[in-house]
Amino acid sequence: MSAHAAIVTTALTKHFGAVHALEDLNLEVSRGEILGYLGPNGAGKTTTIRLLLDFLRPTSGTARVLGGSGADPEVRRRIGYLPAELRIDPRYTASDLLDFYGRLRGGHDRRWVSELLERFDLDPRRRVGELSTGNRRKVGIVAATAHRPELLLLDEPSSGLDPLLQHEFQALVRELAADGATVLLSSHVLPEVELLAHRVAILREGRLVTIAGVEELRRQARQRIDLHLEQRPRPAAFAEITEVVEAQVMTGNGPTGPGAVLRLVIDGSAAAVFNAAAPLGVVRVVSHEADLDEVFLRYYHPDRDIPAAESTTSGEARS
Ligand SMILES: Nc1ncnc2c1ncn2[C@@H]1O[C@H](COP(=O)(O)OP(=O)(O)OP(=O)(O)O)[C@@H](O)[C@H]1O
Repeated sequence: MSAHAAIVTTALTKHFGAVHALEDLNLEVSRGEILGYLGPNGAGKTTTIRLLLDFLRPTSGTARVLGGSGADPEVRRRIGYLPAELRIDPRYTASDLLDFYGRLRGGHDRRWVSELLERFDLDPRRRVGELSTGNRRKVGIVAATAHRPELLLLDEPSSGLDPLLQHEFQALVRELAADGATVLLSSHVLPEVELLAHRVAILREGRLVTIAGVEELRRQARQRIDLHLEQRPRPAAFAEITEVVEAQVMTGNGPTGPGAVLRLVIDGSAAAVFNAAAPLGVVRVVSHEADLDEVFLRYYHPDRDIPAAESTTSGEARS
């Protein structure tokens, strides 16, 4: 076990009667790391966070946070937690809430709190019960980060935020992590996870199905390429190549005159494709952005055929 880990779980398991919410989770998150925590509804993400905070007791296994237990008030005050649903007495104002947490945490840095309120355009005098969903979420974000926590546990943090504030939230997470905070980011907003996370863990039915760096996952993404060829290819010849998932010849001319555009989806190495294409005269290769969402979703639903994302090809490939 690394002395520098902010989260360490060992065979962490939680059953609710017959429901196996979390099964044998072994997870280690380093200090300063942002871990994207993904999975379909009911996969066990919230259960994990609640176990880390000792809001739930494990059926078996252990969870350690910041070198101690989430049950220890000294450890707890170094953690920031944003629950998926903020349950606050509607008569409270954001200011009341921040005062309350400030007292629990041994004081807040007032300048930092004012900066947060300004960045999230939040009026601290309004009662929580009068706020819109997005504004309540903002109160939750400010409350979770007002003490510059060493560990941030975020459960679907940006749901309900408008794009500008999502951007502000992302900048805040990056800043805190750059200052050494560890972040567990449970989210259904895949592009946000892609943007922020160093590594991504994916849960399915309570089990960890993969944990990998974002770059490593990107390499697992299928490649989508258009080959602009001097001679018209026979798609069947390409479809026979093991790594080719889809092969389609676009009718009409290539960009350089008569010829064709061969559109391919490749899973794995592109070497065999280039060998087969070489005799046809490759005049141009257009490669499309790797679609990481598709990789995530394949882990979510391994048995389901995930439809290819809309192609990013410009009109040039079409006739
Ligand atoms: N207090 C509870 N009592 C009984 N079952 C529970 C309880 N809390 C969670 N569960 C069950 O445990 C499983 C995991 O739930 P959890 O809330 O951790 O999933 P999640 O990954 O956070 O889902 P979502 O993305 O929908 O928020 C689900 O089947 C859920 O119904």
